[in-house]
Amino acid sequence: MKEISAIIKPFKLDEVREALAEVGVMGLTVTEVKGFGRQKGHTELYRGAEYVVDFLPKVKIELVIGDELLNPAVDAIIKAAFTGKIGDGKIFIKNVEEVIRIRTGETGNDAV
Ligand SMILES: Nc1ncnc2c1ncn2[C@@H]1O[C@H](COP(=O)(O)OP(=O)(O)OP(=O)(O)O)[C@@H](O)[C@H]1O
Repeated sequence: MKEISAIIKPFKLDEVREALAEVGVMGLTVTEVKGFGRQKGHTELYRGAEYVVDFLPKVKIELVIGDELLNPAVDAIIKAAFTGKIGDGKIFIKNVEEVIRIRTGETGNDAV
């Protein structure tokens, strides 16, 4: 199993969630975060305003999936979150050792 952690522009959240649901992702976690990338010190547009601040509002999406869903999920995120402007975000991928559904005790791929 893999964990995808994607930092995206907040206004892209609905589009990304829909794209992930379409490829079969059954659950995810969303957190409002702040961060910076290479554009630090440069301006970035957020809700029509130009920011020269160090930290910009972003949304972090975390999802754990079976290996077979990794490529479709990554492709869906890239397609839905892309604007072509700086600050579109980044995707991090990690291996996950175990998943347990608390209600049923199911583990592994059955639990994601
Ligand atoms: N190496 C990193 N580690 C952790 N978080 C990061 C890293 N790089 C970027 N982020 C997070 O992702 C957000 C978006 O990154 P961003 O798209 O600005 O990256 P970038 O490398 O500057 O790419 P671009 O040139 O497209 O702007 C940042 O605000 C930050 O929250």
